[in-house]
Amino acid sequence: MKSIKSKIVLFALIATLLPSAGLGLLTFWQNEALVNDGATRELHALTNNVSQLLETWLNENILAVRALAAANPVIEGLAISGQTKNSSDTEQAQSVMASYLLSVIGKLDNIVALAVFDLDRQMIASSVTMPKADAALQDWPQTALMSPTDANLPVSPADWEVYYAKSTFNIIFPVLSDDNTLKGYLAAALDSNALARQLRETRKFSLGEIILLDKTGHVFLSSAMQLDQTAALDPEIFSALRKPAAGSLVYDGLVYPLAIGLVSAYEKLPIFILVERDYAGVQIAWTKLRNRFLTLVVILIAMVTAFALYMGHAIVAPLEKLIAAARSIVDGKLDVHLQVHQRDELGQLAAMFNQMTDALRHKHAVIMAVNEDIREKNQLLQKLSVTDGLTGLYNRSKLDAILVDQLARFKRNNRPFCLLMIDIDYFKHINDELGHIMGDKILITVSTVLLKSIRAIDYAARYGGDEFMIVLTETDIGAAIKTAERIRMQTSALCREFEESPVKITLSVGIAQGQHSDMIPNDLIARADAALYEAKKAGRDQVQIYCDGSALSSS
Ligand SMILES: Nc1nc2c(ncn2[C@@H]2O[C@H](COP(=O)(O)OP(=O)(O)OP(=O)(O)O)[C@@H](O)[C@H]2O)c(=O)[nH]1
Repeated sequence: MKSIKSKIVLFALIATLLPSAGLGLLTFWQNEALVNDGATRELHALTNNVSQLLETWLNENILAVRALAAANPVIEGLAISGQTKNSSDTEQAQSVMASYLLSVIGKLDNIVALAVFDLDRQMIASSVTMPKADAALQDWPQTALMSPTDANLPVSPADWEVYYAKSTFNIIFPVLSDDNTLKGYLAAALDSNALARQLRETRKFSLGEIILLDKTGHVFLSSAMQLDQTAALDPEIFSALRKPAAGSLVYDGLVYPLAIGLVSAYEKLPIFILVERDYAGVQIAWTKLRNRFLTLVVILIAMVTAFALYMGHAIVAPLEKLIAAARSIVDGKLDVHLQVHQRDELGQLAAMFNQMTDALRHKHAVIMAVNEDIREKNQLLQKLSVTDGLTGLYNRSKLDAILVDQLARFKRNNRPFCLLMIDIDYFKHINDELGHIMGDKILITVSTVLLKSIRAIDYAARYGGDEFMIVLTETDIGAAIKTAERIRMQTSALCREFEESPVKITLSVGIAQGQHSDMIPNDLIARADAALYEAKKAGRDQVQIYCDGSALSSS
């Protein structure tokens, strides 16, 4: 059986858990989305910053290279190389250009190599002995060479330059004479490490790593030192991140095991800016919030459980007392009283229970008194039903029952018993002489003599009028005669007690012994009566016994 207390606790837990869990889930989902949105916004801002940084850096270098392309040593060197076929002049001019290039390259931190190309796209001067810029020159768009603009930067795609052991950008500018005639080209290989340093500086003030990828998804530059050019983004992830509406995605990152990142294409070059953050870090805020919420829920559940237990106890404890009190009443113990401490319904119930118990106790006392009265009256009735009203001896019907019982016992165990039939001599005369009241007194006195003369196992009864019967159990005829004689003698002595009205009281007694042939009490009574008759006939004041069909004198 589930107790009320456990039901209250269960209800309280459900009532707490359901809304908490529902609100918690809702909040988690919302917060997860908010946290992801916030991270995405930050990543967007970072890509914008990187994009601007990239553009600024490129513009600075483009300006520097453009200035070199307009420098006189370059223009004149190309003019001489183009006009004269004299090899010594050409060599001298190229040597001057090379010296010039060497002199300026020392002042330009971001430039690894400078080279001058003629109109046939043959390199004629270089700051290094084996420049690589010529390779890129072949693929360079003609429009870029002719009219470099902001929208069409004269920059080659970023590339890892084995020769310089660096990743480089190649910038190529047309060299024009004063009259705007194309004389050749000036190429510069930009050291992207300088850009990488700036990326790392930017990284210090942001939460995400900055990675520049080429169009195949390979790492070109990165703010993370541990990433080298062998690293590449998974093609599927790269493809997904490049989709226009992709926004941020969570994926197996290049820098972090699980990263949230987004890709932004740099419009003016075939490179992609990838920014990624540690997703675990992004989730810390969300995890903190979740843990705080769970702690709150646990505290709430503990408090609600404690309160529910208290409530349950407050309800169940009085009920248990009521049950115990009711059980006492069921067991018949009515002296119970409940202490009423509460003013609520349970307090009212306890007070009414006390009232009910008081009423029950009172009624029980009344019933017990009535029962006692009835019991006493029953006892009296029972006594009256078996006794004679005047003498207090057993009456005739009780005598019948006694004789039936004695006959049965005699037939069972063969132990003798005797019946004495006693009659007061000339009682009519006594009545007439002394009056009925005195006659009654004599009847009572004789009864007292009879009772005093017999044992506790014997019975004395008034048979009617002045006739009495005595049943002597476990007694043979001889002992019965002795008892009868003793009774007769004691009664004879009573005349002294009536000195005011002296009267001689004598008794005639007939005795019969129980026999196996006796079927009913009257069989035995008849024999005692016959013996009594003989005692009367023989002169009264004597004892006669019935023996073998005739009465005999006891003497
Ligand atoms: N005082 C009184 N007398 C009673 C009572 N019952 C019967 N009697 C009287 O007892 C008398 C019995 O008389 P009997 O037994 O017939 O005759 P007796 O005078 O005793 O003569 P014997 O028996 O032959 O000696 C009657 O007069 C009855 O009225 C009683 O309860 N009280």
